[in-house]
Amino acid sequence: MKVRALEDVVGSNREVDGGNWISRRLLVAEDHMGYSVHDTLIRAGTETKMWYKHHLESVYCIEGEGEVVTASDQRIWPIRKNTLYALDQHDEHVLRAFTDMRMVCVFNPPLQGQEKHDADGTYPVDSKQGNPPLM
Ligand SMILES: CC(=O)NCC[C@H](N)C(=O)O
Repeated sequence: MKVRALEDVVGSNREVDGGNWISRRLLVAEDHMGYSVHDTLIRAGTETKMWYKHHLESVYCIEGEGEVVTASDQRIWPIRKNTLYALDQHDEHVLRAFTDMRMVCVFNPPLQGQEKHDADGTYPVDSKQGNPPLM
């Protein structure tokens, strides 16, 4: 069994600052769980474009308030404490944070641990694991 505390990750190479967010990666690919788990802080007033073409992500908001706009239909999804959103279609989206937000993020396949977004808001595919199927 593994036990990880947030303090184990803060200040290590598993704490990644993406500018609008800071992601503390509690479980990553080398933990061999089949997914990664992150405790992610989103900075108030930011707007972040993301498009996880190679990953499925679920995001559970445990603090704060904001909204997600899905690019395909321009639908606005209010997100606040105790709300989860699942990007089950690899949905291109924008996250607007009205306050500081704290999210628990799960990625399949797992991140290696140091990834930052490219210009599309995408993380690279992990060549060792391949892509999850498009549903
Ligand atoms: C909510 C969200 O997707 N934020 C961007 C960072 C990402 N979730 C991560 O933890 O790497």
